[in-house]
Amino acid sequence: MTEQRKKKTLLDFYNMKKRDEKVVWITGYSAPQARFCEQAGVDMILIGDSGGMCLLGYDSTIPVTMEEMIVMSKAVRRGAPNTWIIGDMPFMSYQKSNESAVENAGRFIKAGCDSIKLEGGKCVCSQIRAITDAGIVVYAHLGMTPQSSNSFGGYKAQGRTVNSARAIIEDAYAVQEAGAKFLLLEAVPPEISLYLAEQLDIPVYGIGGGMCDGQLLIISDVIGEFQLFTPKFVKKYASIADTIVNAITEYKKDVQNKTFPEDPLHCYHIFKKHKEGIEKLMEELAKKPKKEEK
Ligand SMILES: Nc1nc(=O)c2c([nH]1)NC[C@@H]1CN(c3ccc(C(=O)N[C@@H](CCC(=O)O)C(=O)O)cc3)CN21
Ligand SMILES: CC(C)C(=O)C(=O)O
Ligand SMILES: [Mg+2]
Repeated sequence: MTEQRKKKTLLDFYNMKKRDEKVVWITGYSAPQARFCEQAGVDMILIGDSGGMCLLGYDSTIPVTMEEMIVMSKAVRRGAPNTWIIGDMPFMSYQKSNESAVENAGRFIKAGCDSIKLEGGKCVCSQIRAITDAGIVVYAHLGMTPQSSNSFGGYKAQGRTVNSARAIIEDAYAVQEAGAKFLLLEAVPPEISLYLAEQLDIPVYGIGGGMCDGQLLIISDVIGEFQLFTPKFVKKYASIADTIVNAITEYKKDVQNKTFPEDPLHCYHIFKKHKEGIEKLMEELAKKPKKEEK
C-alpha cells in the first residue's frame, strides 16, 4: 500500500499547468476501481456517464440517470477518499434549465464529488455560469461529446474541418469566459488541443486530443475489460477480460471435476467438544427413512 497522501486541490492543478507537469486522470465507477486508481496515484478520477456502458451495460450514455451517477459517485468516493473526483452530469440533467442544472450539480457535490463535468460550449454557457456562481467547479467538455453523438452521425472525431475546428475554438473561449475551471477535449486533432492549451488560462486536458495539459482514459479500456469497441485513442495496458474469463473457467472445471472444494482447505470443522455429539446425531438421522422412502 502506498502511504496516505494529501488530496490535490484546484490550485495544485493550476500550478501543474504552469510547470508543464502532466495531469493524469482516468474514469472509475466502483469502490474497488477507485481504490486501484488511488493506489496507482492518479491525480483525478472521473465518474463518467460512460459507466452506463462500461459498468451498467447500456449501449450508449443516453439512458444514464442522476440516481445511477450518484450511486457510482458515492462508491468511488468511498474507494478513493484522498483523490480529487469529478461527477459527469448525465444527459438531460443540465440541458433543461439553469435551476435544474444547479440542483443536479449540487447533488454530485453532496455525494462527495469535488467538481462536475458537462458537455457542450456556447449552448450551455448559462448553465456553466449558474453552476459556477453556486461555488461549484465546472469542467467543460468539447469535441466528440457522446451525449450528442446522434447529431455527429455516431462516435466521430470532431474538429477535422475548418468550420468544425473554428467552432471548437470559439466554444473553448466561451466556456472559459462562462467560468469553467477546466476544459476536456475529446477526439479532436492535436493541433487544436495544443493551441488551446497554450492560449487558454484554464488547464486543457485530452482524451484523444494529443499532448496537452493532461490525459484522460476510460479505466475499462486501460485494463482491457470493455469488449464492445475500442476508440482509436485508447492504449490498452492489460487484458483483464482474458484473466477473468480464465479464472472463472478454471473454477468451473474444478467444480465439474470434483477437485473443488477441498477438505480440509476450504471447509469448516466441527468444534472438538461437539464431535461425539454430532456423530451421534448422524447415527440417529441414518435410522430415519431416506428421502425417497418418505
Ligand atoms: N469504453 C469506452 N471508451 C470510450 O472512450 C467511450 C465509451 N466507452 N463510451 C462513450 C464514448 C464513445 N467514445 C468513442 C468511441 C469511438 C471513437 C472513435 O475512435 N471512433 C473512430 C471511428 C468512428 C467511425 O467512423 O465509425 C473515429 O475515427 O472517430 C472515439 C470515442 C468515447 N467514449
Ligand atoms: C469519455 C469521457 C470524456 C466521458 O465523458 C465519460 O467517461 O463519460
Ligand atoms: Mg461522459
